[in-house]
Amino acid sequence: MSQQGTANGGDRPKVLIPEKVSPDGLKLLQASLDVHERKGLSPEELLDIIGDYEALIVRSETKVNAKLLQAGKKLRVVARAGVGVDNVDLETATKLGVIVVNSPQGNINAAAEHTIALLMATARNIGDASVSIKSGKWERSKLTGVEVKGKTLAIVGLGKVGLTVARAAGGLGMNLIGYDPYANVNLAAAANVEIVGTMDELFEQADFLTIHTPMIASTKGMISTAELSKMKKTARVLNVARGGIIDETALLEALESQTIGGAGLDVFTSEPPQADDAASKLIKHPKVVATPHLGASTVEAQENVSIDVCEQVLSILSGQLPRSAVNAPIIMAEEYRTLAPFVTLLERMGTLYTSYFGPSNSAQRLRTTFDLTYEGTLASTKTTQPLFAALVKGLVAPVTSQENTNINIVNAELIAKERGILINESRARDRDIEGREGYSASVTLRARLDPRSPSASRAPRQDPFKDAAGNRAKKLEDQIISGFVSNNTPYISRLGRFATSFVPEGVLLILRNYDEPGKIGTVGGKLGKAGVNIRNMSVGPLDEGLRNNGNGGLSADATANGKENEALMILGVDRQVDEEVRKDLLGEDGVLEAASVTL
Ligand SMILES: NC(=O)c1ccc[n+]([C@@H]2O[C@H](COP(=O)([O-])OP(=O)(O)OC[C@H]3O[C@@H](n4cnc5c(N)ncnc54)[C@H](O)[C@@H]3O)[C@@H](O)[C@H]2O)c1
Ligand SMILES: O=C(O)[C@H](O)COP(=O)(O)O
Repeated sequence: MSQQGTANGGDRPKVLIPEKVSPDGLKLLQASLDVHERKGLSPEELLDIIGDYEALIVRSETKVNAKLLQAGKKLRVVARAGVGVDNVDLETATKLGVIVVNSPQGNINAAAEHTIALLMATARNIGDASVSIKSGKWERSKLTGVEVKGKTLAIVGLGKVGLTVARAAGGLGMNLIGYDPYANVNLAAAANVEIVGTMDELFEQADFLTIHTPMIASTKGMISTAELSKMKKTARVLNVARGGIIDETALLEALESQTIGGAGLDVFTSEPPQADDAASKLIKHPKVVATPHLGASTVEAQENVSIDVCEQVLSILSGQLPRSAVNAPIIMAEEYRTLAPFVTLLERMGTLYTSYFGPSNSAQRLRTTFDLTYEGTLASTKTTQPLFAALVKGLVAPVTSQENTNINIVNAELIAKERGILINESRARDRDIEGREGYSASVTLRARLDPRSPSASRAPRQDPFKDAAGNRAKKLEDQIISGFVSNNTPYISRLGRFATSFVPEGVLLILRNYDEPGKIGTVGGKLGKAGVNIRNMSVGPLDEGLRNNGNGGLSADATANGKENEALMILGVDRQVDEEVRKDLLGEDGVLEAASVTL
């Protein structure tokens, strides 16, 4: 079914699965991706091959650390076929723009049922009894247990697993108390869990105590000697969450000193435990029932999580958004579909800005402040992260040397910050553009003086940066681009001081010239002579709004030369225009600027 090494599909994206993941999900991938199942790789071997893969699917065994993520030059997604992502370095993944997804629901029931299994096993000495009878003994009185009915189960962490355990334990007739500072009190009440005010109340009342929190800084070692010493001598503790939430050395001591009565453990600080560590001693302890991290290991749970994460891998690799990204905002598929053409528009606007208005020196350019205004129906969109990310991606693309810069909703904010780009998003709800010019939403990008720069307190000044043509500074206040989408196609409706309407794609030659007869013919002739084919053309007169300005919106050149009008000429051409041709065009009387941009 899966490849063991080389791809059979040419350029198809590759997915690496170094752990046992159910084939139900993997089948979904095989139609469009190269699926490589490579179990038993050492960390070094994994590091060696990860560079070939676009996606990595893991369970809890693979340590997806910074080194591995950095070596995964093509990686776009790390999928955790399960809930806990404590084996993934989320900070580094975010920085690198690698989306991390998990399956937050798929194995909840399995984990809760396993907790109940350990609850019953510790109550009735099932582990010991099984070992005893297998060794030929018939020990009965020594293995007498306790019933759970009428006993108090204390639950730390009233999330998905915790509350599922509560409902099942309620069915066994247990009294339920719980502690979770962020609990949904209505859900807890519906599961008959009485929320107590302090953890101490839990420790004092518990006959059984079960942990269902994530492993985070605040929960690491949260149950240690002091907490265990507050418990009844007969109390049993269960951990099906993560090793280390209960301090293993403290637990071992508490069992040995008979401070508590027993433990049921599915998870350990180090998995598998090392020979001499506390976990190994706990596993061997007669009062402990232990399983090797089996909470999610049911056929059903493995099918669920596999299908869940494989669907998300497919979404991400095809440019869609996942439903359970751990390090990205959740965006509904429907909402994303509506935004998709604007995502293209914003990316092109960003690239157009940098290529057309930006200075040749990228280091200078990257401290720019922008106002980004969503207008018309776009102003009511709550989710603008994809648009923001697309703009950052577009702005950075022409000046980045890293081919693999992966900018998306995961890391756009971080990258913008790193590059000194400040984008203030706003909504112009009052600007009703419905029915105007056949579109209902538009967006405007406007550069403005960086409030962080010392000169920001002074009056608007001439932007010091040269334009793309390298021959004339464009005023900062003129650096405006507006766009809209019509029939799913992005259009630019304003570029600088000019109103226009062109599709921002391919190679564009943008000329600014005095608006006089004969210009189009001259430019066409020169390009034809240079073997450049013109595919489409649009002209852009001065924006109407500027007409009422003192100088009628004209540039300093036009005013100085007594001209009455100027315009943009935007030519879609079939190839890059040589510098020589561009200079030739600039030499033409009345052509003030000639810039070539590739979108
Ligand atoms: N053993 C397994 O195979 C297995 C399977 C599934 C889940 N898990 C683990 O189970 C745990 C719970 O998973 P979940 O899906 O229920 O997560 P969840 O996010 O739905 O619930 C976790 C709950 O813990 C609470 N919490 C956080 N810090 C707390 C604190 N200091 N004190 C008390 N409560 C706190 C949160 O408010 C939340 O309600 C995770 O660690 C997960 O990795 C293990
Ligand atoms: O966090 C989880 O989903 C569970 O701990 C399951 O881990 P596993 O996939 O390694 O069994």
